Amino acid sequence: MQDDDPYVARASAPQALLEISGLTKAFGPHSVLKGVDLKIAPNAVHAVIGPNGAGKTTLVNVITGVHPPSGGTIAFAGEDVTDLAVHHRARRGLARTFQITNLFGDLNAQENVEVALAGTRRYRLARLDADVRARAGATTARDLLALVGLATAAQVKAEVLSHGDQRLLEVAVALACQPRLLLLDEPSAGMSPAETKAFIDLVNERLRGKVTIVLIEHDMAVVMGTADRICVLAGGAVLADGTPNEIMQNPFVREAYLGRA
Ligand SMILES: Nc1ncnc2c1ncn2[C@@H]1O[C@H](COP(=O)(O)OP(=O)(O)OP(=O)(O)O)[C@@H](O)[C@H]1O
Repeated sequence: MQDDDPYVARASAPQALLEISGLTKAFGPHSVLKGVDLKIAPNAVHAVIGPNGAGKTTLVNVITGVHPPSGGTIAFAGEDVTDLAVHHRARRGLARTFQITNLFGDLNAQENVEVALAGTRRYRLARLDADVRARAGATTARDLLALVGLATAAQVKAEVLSHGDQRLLEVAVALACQPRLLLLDEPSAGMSPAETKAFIDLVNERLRGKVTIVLIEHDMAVVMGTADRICVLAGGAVLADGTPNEIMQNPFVREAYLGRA
């Protein structure tokens, strides 16, 4: 381990919230993830970038349990979750949005969030944990819509919201699950410049410090405008992981990715 590794340098340094070790994933003979090691610190905004087909969405799918890994381990909050089902990981605080919008189109924005809250509350209340019960009751759909900037769209059907507002609604739905880690898969895809700016502000002004974020993103303005750290995935392996400055100056990254972006 290097002395400057922020995860080991100080005795008081926080443990990684998510720690991925030697993660591999093959679809038949097609090896997509080839031994990914990645640590996500609590409260970080950690971007994962890379060329098309690098394996970014597959990584999210394996982290959340949609696909079982072919090898390696995933530890979340110190617990090995490698073999847990999707809903068990979600209950531990892993939530995600999708590359393709995944809302109930004929329900309005508020109803979409209420459906997610109802599921979360039912589970939380069943656990009879006073702390969690209090938190579950504290957040309303309207609070979450206001948080993502959709207060005035509460009664609008999801299917008629603009694409950007649908992505923001997805974030509200994911937040209703009270995640500790939120994985956002290309949230700015299809957003207008104004919507993209609103998304950057949402991350920086209202989400940072409240929830740990893993951001899969192609738009470098969003990445550079929000990320504390950047992981570059290329050909299913981590090419580099560091601060935005380190990544921008890394000659291998520039050659393999940024130079052609
Ligand atoms: N369910 C699957 N079955 C077979 N191959 C798959 C499956 N899912 C992904 N792949 C393959 O894995 C590779 C990586 O895909 P993935 O979607 O993870 O890349 P990505 O980095 O997210 O790309 P993009 O930036 O274009 O979204 C691709 O070659 C893809 O065809």
